[in-house]
This record gives sequence, structure tokens and C-alpha cells, in this order.
Amino acid sequence: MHLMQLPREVLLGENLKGEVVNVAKRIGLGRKALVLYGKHTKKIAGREVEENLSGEYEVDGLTVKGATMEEVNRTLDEIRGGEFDWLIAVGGGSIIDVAKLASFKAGVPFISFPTTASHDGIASANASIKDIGAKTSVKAVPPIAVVADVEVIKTAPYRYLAAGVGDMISNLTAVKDWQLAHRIKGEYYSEYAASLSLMSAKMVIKNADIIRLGNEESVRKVVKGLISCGVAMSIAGSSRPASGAEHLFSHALDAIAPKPALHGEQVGVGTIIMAYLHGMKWERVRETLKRMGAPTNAYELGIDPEYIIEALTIAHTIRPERYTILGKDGLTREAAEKAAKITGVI
Ligand SMILES: NC(=O)C1=CN([C@@H]2O[C@H](COP(=O)(O)OP(=O)(O)OC[C@H]3O[C@@H](n4cnc5c(N)ncnc54)[C@H](OP(=O)(O)O)[C@@H]3O)[C@@H](O)[C@H]2O)C=CC1
Ligand SMILES: O=C(CO)COP(=O)(O)O
Ligand SMILES: [Zn+2]
Repeated sequence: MHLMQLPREVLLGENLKGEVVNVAKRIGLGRKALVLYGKHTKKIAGREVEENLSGEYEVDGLTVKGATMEEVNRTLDEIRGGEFDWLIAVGGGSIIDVAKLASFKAGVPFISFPTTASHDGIASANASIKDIGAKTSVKAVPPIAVVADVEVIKTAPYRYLAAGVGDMISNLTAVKDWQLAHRIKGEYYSEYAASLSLMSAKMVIKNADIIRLGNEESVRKVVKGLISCGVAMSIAGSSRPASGAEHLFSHALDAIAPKPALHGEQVGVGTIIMAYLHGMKWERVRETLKRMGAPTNAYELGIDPEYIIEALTIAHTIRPERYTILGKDGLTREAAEKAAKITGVI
């Protein structure tokens, strides 16, 4: 059996902070709601969402510090202790992922209220949580609804939108890796999931000039693409269509770099290198990221080249069951340095 779980409602528009009440009513969610937000996203939209809900529901808020198991367990304790019926995550990828896993473990639904268009976890069913070692996603549940307020998402610095583009462009190499694993390891491959994932990547390349403007239309285009990526992952039953070696590189950077960059920025740079290793048109990937104003090298990521090389050499160890262009043995230091230099990453 192949289970595909998808959100029941997706709202994309303006001034939706108050609309959550109607969404919850339509879906028939219970009386007690827990609003999850981060330190910043509480001020950006979380507090207002909480206030709006309090007219109709019994509401409490919880500030989450990051996508760690500790925070998932703290949220879980809060849900169980307070007997909450549902959650709403107001934030970036980290807050949404904590809500996703906690809601899955507690068996209660959650609404995704993204404050950035920086990642494709907005509507996906998997959660990337840092536990021991590197952070890779695990199966959870998709949000029961996605409420994407363009006005809120537009308040985020442009850098976040460009990161979202990076997370979508990464589908180009992720799908190549998936096809490789299908051919070499006989891994399950879904043509529908792969096509949907590639469509988002191609759409952002095509619409690069509109997205670059960072206006409302740009946000709408990026959010729709990110939601499609989430659906692709749900169809596949894993993050395979949107996460290959470029993501392993980013996960490795998260584990070793003193100050990692945004997820989407790192996977964008990873895509340049992995496209080179695949013999793809890596220059086109770099050009698109450049046009977007997204980082294309170590300096722009704010990460020392030494960490880039190390991340490339350890990336294959992060999720050994996921076969990629890095193979079973990974890159040698020399090969990593060469690939990073040729592509202008270091
Ligand atoms: N599950 C999945 O399928 C996927 C998961 N991911 C995961 O998502 C995470 C990356 O998400 P990302 O959004 O890049 O990063 P974070 O969620 O970690 O957010 C980064 C920072 O941005 C702040 N922020 C959020 N919204 C705004 C805003 N509107 N304006 C200004 N600052 C804002 C956050 O504030 P605050 O401190 O309040 O939180 C935080 O300090 C990673 O953990 C990644 O692994 C990525 C792709 C797919
Ligand atoms: O970031 C993701 C997809 O863009 C999720 O990927 P991981 O499964 O590698 O965490
Ligand atoms: Zn990603």
C-alpha cells in the first residue's frame, strides 16, 4: 500500500491572520488550540494569530527555539498536559517541522502558517529535526491546512525568498540522484513525484526575473512552487524528489560549520556542485541563483572554504541508505576541492 497524505485546504492571499478561525471552523477542529512560534515570528504574526483565535477558541502560545528533538518533546508535553486538540505553527521551516512531528506523535492535526518562503517543508509530510548527529527528515504528517499570508511572507528579508528558490532548484539534482538510485539500487521511483518536483524547479528558472523583484507576485510564485514540492514529497512518501546529495552537503554544513547559512542557500550552492558531478549544466544553476541574488559561493554563504571541502567529503555518511552521485565512498578531499574550485564555490 502506498499512502499519500495531503493538506485539506491551502489558502494563499492577503490578510489571512484572522482567517485561521474560519479555516479551523470549516475543518471542524476542536476547542483547544496551541500556537507555536519562534522568538521573532511571535512578533511578526504569531501573537496576532493567537489573539484572533482567542475570540473563538481556548488558546495558548508556545515559543519554540529550534528544530530539535528536545523542542519536539517539550511541545508534546505541552499538547498532552494541556489536552490541546490542534496546533498552528507560525514561523519558518524549523517551527513548522517541530509542529509537524509533535502533532504526528500526539495524533492531533496542525495548521501551517509560514512566515517565510524559504523552504519546501510548508506543506510536506516529513519533518527535519536535529537529534544526535545530522539533521534529516523523518516521516510525520502533512498540515491539515496551509494558510500562506503573502503580506506576512513579504515582510521577510529578500534573502529568504531567494533561499526558497535554492530549495526548489535543488530538485534538479535530487531527481537525478533518485533516478540513479532507481537504476543502480532498484529503489522505488515515482515518475509523477519526480515530474512535479522538476516542474517547480523549471518554473522558478523561467520566472527568475519576476521572483527577483521580491514583490507580491514573486512571493505567490515561490509559495506555490514550494507547496508543489511538498506535495511531490507526499506522493513519493519521502523527501527523495526534493533532497539528494546537495541536501546531504547542506546537512553536513549544519553539523560542522560554526555559523551555517539558511537551508535553501546551502542547498542552492550544493546543487551547483552536484550538477557538476552529474555532468549537468551547472553553469545554468549558478547563473539562475546569481540572478536571484542567492549565494553561489563560500564567501557569500559566510562559510570558510575549509568547511565546504569537509562537508563535501563527509556528506555521503549522513544518510547512507540514500544513494546519490556521491556513491558509497563519497568524494576524496582532492575531488571535493577540484569540484568546488571548478564551479567557483571556493
Ligand atoms: N520538512 C521538510 O520537508 C523541510 C524542512 N526544511 C527545514 O526547514 C528549516 C529551514 O527553514 P528556514 O525557514 O530557512 O529557517 P528557520 O525556520 O530556522 O528560520 C530562520 C530564522 O528566520 C526567522 N524568521 C522567520 N520568519 C521571518 C520573517 N518573516 N522575517 C524575519 N525573520 C524570520 C526565524 O525566526 P524565529 O527565531 O522566530 O524562528 C529564524 O530566526 C531547516 O531546519 C530545514 O531542514 C527545509 C526544507 C524541507
Ligand atoms: O529539505 C528537504 C527537502 O527540501 C527535506 O530533506 P531532508 O529529508 O534531506 O531533510
Ligand atoms: Zn530542502
